[in-house]
Amino acid sequence: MTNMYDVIIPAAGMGKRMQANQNKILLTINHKSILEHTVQVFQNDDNCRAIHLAAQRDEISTLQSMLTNYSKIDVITEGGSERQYSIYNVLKAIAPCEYVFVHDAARPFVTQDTLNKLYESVQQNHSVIAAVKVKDTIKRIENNQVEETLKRDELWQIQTPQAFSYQLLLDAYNKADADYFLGTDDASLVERVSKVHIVESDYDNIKITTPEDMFFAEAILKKRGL
Ligand SMILES: Nc1ccn([C@@H]2O[C@H](COP(=O)(O)OP(=O)(O)OP(=O)(O)O)[C@@H](O)[C@H]2O)c(=O)n1
Ligand SMILES: C[C@](O)(CO)[C@H](O)COP(=O)(O)O
Repeated sequence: MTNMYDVIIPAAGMGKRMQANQNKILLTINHKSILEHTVQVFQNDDNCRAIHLAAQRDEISTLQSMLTNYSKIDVITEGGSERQYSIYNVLKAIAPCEYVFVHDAARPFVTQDTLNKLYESVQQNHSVIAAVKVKDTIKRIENNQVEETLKRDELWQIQTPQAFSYQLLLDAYNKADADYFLGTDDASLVERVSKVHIVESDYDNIKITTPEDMFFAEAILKKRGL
C-alpha cells in the first residue's frame, strides 16, 4: 500500500431540488457535465490513486461511457436511497487503501490547494474535513420564533472533501450501520468514534443544489477564465 488516497464520489442522487427532470450531476456547464468537472480535479491530483463512484443502477452504463477518458476511474457501484448508503456501498466494494477522501459529485469547484491541505492533514490527524467560516448570523428557531443567536465565531459551514484513514472511516460506517445512525455528512459518523479536524477551504466550493446555483457555477468558471 502506498500512502496515496482513493476518492469516493457519491453521484447516485436524484437532484430533486434542481428540478431538472434528470440527475443534476449530468447537467452541463461549459460543455462538460458537472460530474466530469468533479472527476477531472481528482484525475489531475498526483496524490489521488483511484476514483470510485456510486451511481444509480440505471445510470451506471451512462457514467461508464461518459468517463472512459479518465484513467483513474475504478469501481462504479450501485448507490442507495441516502447519500450515506451510497458511500457505504462503495466503501464495502473497494480494496483497502491508506486514505479515503469522500467528495460530492455535485461540488465541481474544489481546488488543488484544498486537496493539498487535506492530504497533508489526514496523514497526521486521520480525519479532516473542508470548511469555511459562516458569514451570516445564525439563529436557532422553534415555532417561527428565535430561541437563541448562536456564536458566529464558533460556526463553520462544512463542505466536502472529507478525508479519513480508510480503516477509521470503515469502522465509523459499520458502527453507524449497526446503530441505525443516519448523518448528513461522513464526519458526523466519524465524530462518534474519533476527533475530526478541519482545514479552511474557499467559498467557490459550492454544492450545486438548486437552479440558481447553475448561474453561480457559470460565474465561477468565468472568474477562473474557463
Ligand atoms: N442517495 C444518494 C443521494 C445523494 N447522493 C450524492 O450525494 C451528493 C450530495 O447530495 P445532494 O446535493 O443532496 O444531491 P441529491 O440528493 O441528488 O439532491 P436532492 O436532495 O435535491 O435530490 C450528490 O453528489 C449526490 O449525487 C448519492 O450518491 N446517493
Ligand atoms: C456532505 C455535505 O455536502 C456537507 O455539506 C452535505 O451535508 C450534503 O447534504 P445533502 O443533504 O446531501 O445536500
